[in-house]
Parts: sequence; structure tokens; C-alpha cells
Amino acid sequence: MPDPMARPLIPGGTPHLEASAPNPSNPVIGILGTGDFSRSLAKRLLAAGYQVVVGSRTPKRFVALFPEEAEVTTQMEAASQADVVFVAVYPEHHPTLVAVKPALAGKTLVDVSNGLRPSAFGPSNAELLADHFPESAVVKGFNTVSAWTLQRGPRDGNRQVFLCSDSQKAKNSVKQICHRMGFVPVDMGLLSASLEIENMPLRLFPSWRVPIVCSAALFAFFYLYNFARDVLHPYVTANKSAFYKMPIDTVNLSLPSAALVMLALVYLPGLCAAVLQLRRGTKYRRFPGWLDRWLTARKQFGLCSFLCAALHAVYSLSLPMRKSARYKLINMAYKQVQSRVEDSWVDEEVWRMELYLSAGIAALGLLSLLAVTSLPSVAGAINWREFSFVQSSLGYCALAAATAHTLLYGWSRAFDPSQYRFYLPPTFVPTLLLPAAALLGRLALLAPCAAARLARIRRGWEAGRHVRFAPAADDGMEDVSNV
Ligand SMILES: NC(=O)C1=CN([C@@H]2O[C@H](COP(=O)(O)OP(=O)(O)OC[C@H]3O[C@@H](n4cnc5c(N)ncnc54)[C@H](OP(=O)(O)O)[C@@H]3O)[C@@H](O)[C@H]2O)C=CC1
Ligand SMILES: [Cu+2]
Repeated sequence: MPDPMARPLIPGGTPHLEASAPNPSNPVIGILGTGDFSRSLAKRLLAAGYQVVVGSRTPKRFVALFPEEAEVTTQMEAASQADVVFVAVYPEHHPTLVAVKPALAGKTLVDVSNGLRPSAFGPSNAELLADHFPESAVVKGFNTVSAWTLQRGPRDGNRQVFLCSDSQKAKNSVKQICHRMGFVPVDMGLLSASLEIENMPLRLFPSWRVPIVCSAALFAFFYLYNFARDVLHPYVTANKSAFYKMPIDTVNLSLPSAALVMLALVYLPGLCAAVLQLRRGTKYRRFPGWLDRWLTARKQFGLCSFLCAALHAVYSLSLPMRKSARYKLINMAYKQVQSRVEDSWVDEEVWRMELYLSAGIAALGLLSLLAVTSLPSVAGAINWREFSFVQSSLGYCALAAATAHTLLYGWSRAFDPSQYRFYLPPTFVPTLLLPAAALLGRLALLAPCAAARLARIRRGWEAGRHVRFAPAADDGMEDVSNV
């Protein structure tokens, strides 16, 4: 008979795990249920040298799906033999296990179940299981590890296993199992933490929702504005069709505006916090909830801004490749020949473009640096001062460079006679409002700090001694400038 375990659970999965011989002195681990999770768990436990006994409602039907070393038997038999029992059964079927209740008394039950959607209120599946089996010690865990990770082993996925239980002894025995299987147990405390653990795998980028919605809304706003101005307006007023601009030109005009406003949104909450601290005269009071949430979402806002800026760079580089650009170039050359202009070089225009492009390149370079240092592995390798220098000082430089890029772009276009008449007033006000506010706010906050430093230098000179410029404990501005 072909060995069903030779077939991986998922395409590309390991067909066989090297199961070391189960050691009879090792605890017997039971698994109730014979589904995907149970099969992967059985293989991993066998590989760690445990004796495995699987409990099924119909053992004969599923015995062929498990490695030979695992014993597949009835639920009652498995529950009686094992010291620790994994409940790999959907939570709605937990009540059907009451028949094995006496056999599970005094033993450790590991609830691996997940819910269907995140829940804000209990009771959790694990707490309900503990209600069904009051004589057993319930440990919540392994629900954040997929059957796929279990099958491939901890090297191919998240190694952390979050555990919680009201029984320290039961939790310790499951921690030991985790270690032997190559996972890293993370103690989350009492069983009341199980709801949080059950919600973990059900979350869908919760911290990204607001920044993504913000970027999408900003992009949509600027796109519609640019579309109305560059495509619709010439069509309605002059019957000039410019619909070809929709996929690239209009997108490329809207992306930098969205990127700049998103970047300003990274620095504005810090300024709001600083102003609030100055007004309150202390930094030891909590910020309002909206500001707290905004402050914690700065990294996501920054990365969304980086994405828009990087896309803008790619779109810009592709501009000359388009057929429309080639036609325009040939037409311009033809007109130039017709008007007998030999050299159309205009020094001022050349300089404008060189400047605005170099500011854009500088902004993108600095933004890339911010994005790289926001990676946990990089952030962990630098100290707090270095991190705040990159994220705060260089971040403001990136904002200034991006603002300069936008202004210089406007300047380079403003006097271009070939451009459409309505070109200049474009999205400038909405694009530059927040970045200007952030930059001016930063300067306003830095000015008193600089003045205080200068005053200290003067005092030092007057006293005829050298002064070190360490932040003075009574100088609240130093703290504020680092927010
Ligand atoms: N699959 C995964 O990647 C992960 C799964 N989990 C959790 O593990 C548990 C099992 O998941 P999974 O293995 O995928 O599910 P499956 O549907 O593949 O398996 C469920 C098993 O439950 C057993 N069972 C016991 N009583 C009943 C009943 N009354 N009705 C139906 N089935 C019953 C069945 O085994 P039998 O017929 O032999 O009794 C069945 O094989 C779930 O709680 C899930 O949330 C957690 C993390 C990841
Ligand atoms: Cu640009």
C-alpha cells in the first residue's frame, strides 16, 4: 500500500520527517482529532522523540494517514494513555468530547483551537474548554502555529508559541514540549490571556488599516483633482483629448502629492505632542487617545509615504519610454526645424530641472534610509540616539527635500509656455500645507532650544570655562525636541 505520508500536506512540503525512535521513558502525548493539525503535530512530536497516541472517532479510517510510529486508537484509549493531550478538534466539537472526561481528569489539555473572527469579549475557546473539563488543567497554545509550519518545522515559520494557563505546572510541561520541538514558548500568563492569543492569528494588519486608508484617500483625492484639471478640463473647454494621461501621467502627478502629505503626517503628531507638553508644562500626562494612536502609527505612515515615493520614481523613469513622449519629442523637433531654431538650449530651464530632480533624488534616498532603519532587525542593531537621529533629524531633512522638490517642480513648470494654462495652481496648496506646517513647527520648536544653547555657550565663555552641552534636566525643550 502506498504510504500516504509520502504525500506532503501542501505542495512542496517535506514528504517525510526523520522520526527518532520514541523513548519509552518520555511522556506519552495524546492528540484528539485526526485532521491536518493533528497529523502535522504528530510528526513533529515523533521527530522530537515523544510517544504519540492519536484519538479518533473512527481510528481505522485514519490510521493510514499517520506515521507508523504513532498509535491511532479511540479517543478514550488515547485520553487514558497520555499525560498531556492536545485537543486538535474544532471548538464547536469540544462538547462531544465529554465522554472521555473521566480519562482526562488530572491531566493537561492543550487547546489549539482558533475562532472564526476576532472577538473583543470572552469567554475564549480555552476558557469554555476549561469549563467543560474542570478537573483538567487547560493550557492555551499552538493556535498561532499553522499545520504547515508544524509540518515544515520551526525553521520555516514563526518560532514563537504563545502559552497561557492557570496551572503553572501544566504550562511548564507544555513549555518543555515546545522547546524539544524547536519552538520558543512565550509565557502570556493566566488563562484569561487566551482570548488575546486566540485573536492573534485572526488579525489582518490592524496597525496598517488607518495609514493605508489615508494613503488611498489622499491618492484618490489628488488623482481626481489632476484628472479634472489635466484631462477633463481641456476636453470640455477645448475638445482636446488627453485621456491617454490617465494611466501614467495623472498617476505620477498624484503619487508625489500623496507621498509628501503622508510624510508630513509622520512628523505632525510629534509636533502636536510637543505643543501639548509645552502647554501642560509637563511630559508626565497621558496624550489623548487619538494622538496616542497617531503616534504609534507613524512608522506605517512613513512606509506608505515611501511606497508612494518609490512608485513615483519608477513612473518618472518610465516617462520617456512611452510612445506619447516620443511623438511629442519628434513634433517639437519638427517645429524647431520649421522655425529654423538651431539650438533650443535654455540655461534657466536646464537649471530648474536639474535642481528639482536632485532634490527629489535626495528625498527618495533619505526616505529609503528611514524605511531601512524602521526594520526591526536594523532598529535593534542601533542605539536609541542613532535611531532618533535617523528618524527625526534625517526624517525632517527628507521632508524638507521632498517639499523643495515639489516647489522646484512648480517653478520649473510655471514658466513653461508649452504647458496647459492651468498648470501652476494645481494641487500645490493641499500638497504643501501640511509639510509646511510640519517644517515650520519644527523650526519654531528648535529655535528656543538653539537660543538656550547659545545662552549656555555665552554663560560658559563669560565664566571662562568650557561647557558641555548635555541636555539640562530642567530644560524641558530638549525632551520636547526629540518627540
Ligand atoms: N489547520 C491548521 O493549520 C490549524 C488548526 N488549528 C486548530 O486545530 C483544530 C483542528 O484543526 P484541523 O486539524 O485543521 O481541522 P480538521 O477538520 O482537519 O480536523 C478536525 C478533526 O476533529 C475531529 N473531531 C472530533 N470530534 C468531531 C466532531 N464531533 N465533528 C467533526 N470532527 C470531529 C475529527 O477527527 P476524527 O474524525 O478522527 O475524530 C477531525 O479530523 C481546530 O480547532 C483549529 O482551529 C490551529 C492552528 C492551525
Ligand atoms: Cu517628483
